[in-house]
Amino acid sequence: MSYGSAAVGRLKSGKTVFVEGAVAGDNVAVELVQDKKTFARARVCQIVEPSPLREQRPACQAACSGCPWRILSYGAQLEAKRANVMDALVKNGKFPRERAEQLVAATVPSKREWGYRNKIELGCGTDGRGLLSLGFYQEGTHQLDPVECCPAAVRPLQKLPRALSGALRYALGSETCGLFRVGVRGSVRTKDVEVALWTTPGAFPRAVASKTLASSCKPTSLVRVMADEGAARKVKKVEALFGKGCWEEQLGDFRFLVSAPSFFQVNTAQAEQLVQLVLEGLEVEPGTYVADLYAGGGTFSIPLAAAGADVVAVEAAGSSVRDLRRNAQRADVEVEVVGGDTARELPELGELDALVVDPPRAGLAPGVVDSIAAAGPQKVAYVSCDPFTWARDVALLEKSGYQLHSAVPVDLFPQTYHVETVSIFRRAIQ
Ligand SMILES: C[S@@+](CC[C@H](N)C(=O)[O-])C[C@H]1O[C@@H](n2cnc3c(N)ncnc32)[C@H](O)[C@@H]1O
Repeated sequence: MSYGSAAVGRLKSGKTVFVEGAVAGDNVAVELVQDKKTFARARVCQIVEPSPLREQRPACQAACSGCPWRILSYGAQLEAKRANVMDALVKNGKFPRERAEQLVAATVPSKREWGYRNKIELGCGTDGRGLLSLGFYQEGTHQLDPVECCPAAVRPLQKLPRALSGALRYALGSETCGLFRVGVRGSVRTKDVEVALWTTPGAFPRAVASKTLASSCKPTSLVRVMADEGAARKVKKVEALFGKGCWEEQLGDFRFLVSAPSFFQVNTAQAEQLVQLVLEGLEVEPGTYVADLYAGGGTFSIPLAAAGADVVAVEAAGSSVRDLRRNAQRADVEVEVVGGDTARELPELGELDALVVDPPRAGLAPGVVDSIAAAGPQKVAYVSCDPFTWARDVALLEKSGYQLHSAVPVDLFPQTYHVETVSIFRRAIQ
């Protein structure tokens, strides 16, 4: 399996071909959709001999491209994720394959193969009849696949897309009123369900939308997030329309309050595995000075502080900074929270004993590895959601005096190719 939706095969000529709709071990007849000098892309016309790893999955909407690996057995998904992490280490990190084999552990399986997502994000458009429709965007495109039900989501969210479409059509008529996205978060632990209506700033029928959605979808919180569609992450204002105005989740011993625009790990049970691996890897003791960079709402900062570490957390997004401060207060732990950019703030933190980094897909910004080496932590935990940028950073860290000690892929996203990796580095030069 590639690090993507396609399976990797060979044409009779020997050329590598990325095949949509196939799984590892299939023998398929394909139609080429792109033929380049060194590789081709194709889709399946006929399955000549199905792979023993193929699986019939519960039918969800055939058009949705959100779970491309659902036709592959779960055991094979876990192995393919480990293989992708190792490949990244070999290709981008320039590790000898033997060393990569030794360092990369088996993938930690998800407690749930379906019904695990605590969040879904639905794009908003109009259907052929000009009626408002909610759906998932096909990866990397503006093509919206209509969706009514999502078995990957936690139970309280599974049938919400259909109810939301109906309620929003009723509330907004044939207009979208600037609505471009609907975010929904649900927790089986706290029973909270939050609906976030992402709109452009300006007029919006708040009263009718809140009344309709509150009675048909019964959320514990309904908010409107105002942002420009092209720059959705630049939030202008969040308005509570109904209920609590935030969403809460229980993660380990702590309860996290999460505002609609803030990041939170999408698979709660697996996020607990990430925290466990980071705590075990860093072996903090009371008084250990730890920085948590790209800290979000405090997923790692709070358990580290509860374990006795002196924690400084750096986070760029304003809403997460506010959540983190409140979460630390509610957990009754002290965390020094710095709102700002990691690359700029890290050199100001002084000498560190240990460090956690959990950057977005792009990995560490240029200069961050040099700043890590200057701060000199003995141990570094790197939590990554992209094996290829991670492997690039591993190579940089190894050049800067850190040695990769272990790498554990953790499955937060069953039925997809996405994989999280928790890696632990030790300082090689004292
Ligand atoms: C993958 S999330 C991890 C959050 C947190 N560690 C967790 O597990 O919930 C990455 C976080 O980094 C933040 N971020 C993105 N760019 C940043 C930067 N340059 N400096 C600091 N934080 C940043 C994002 O707002 C987001 O909260």
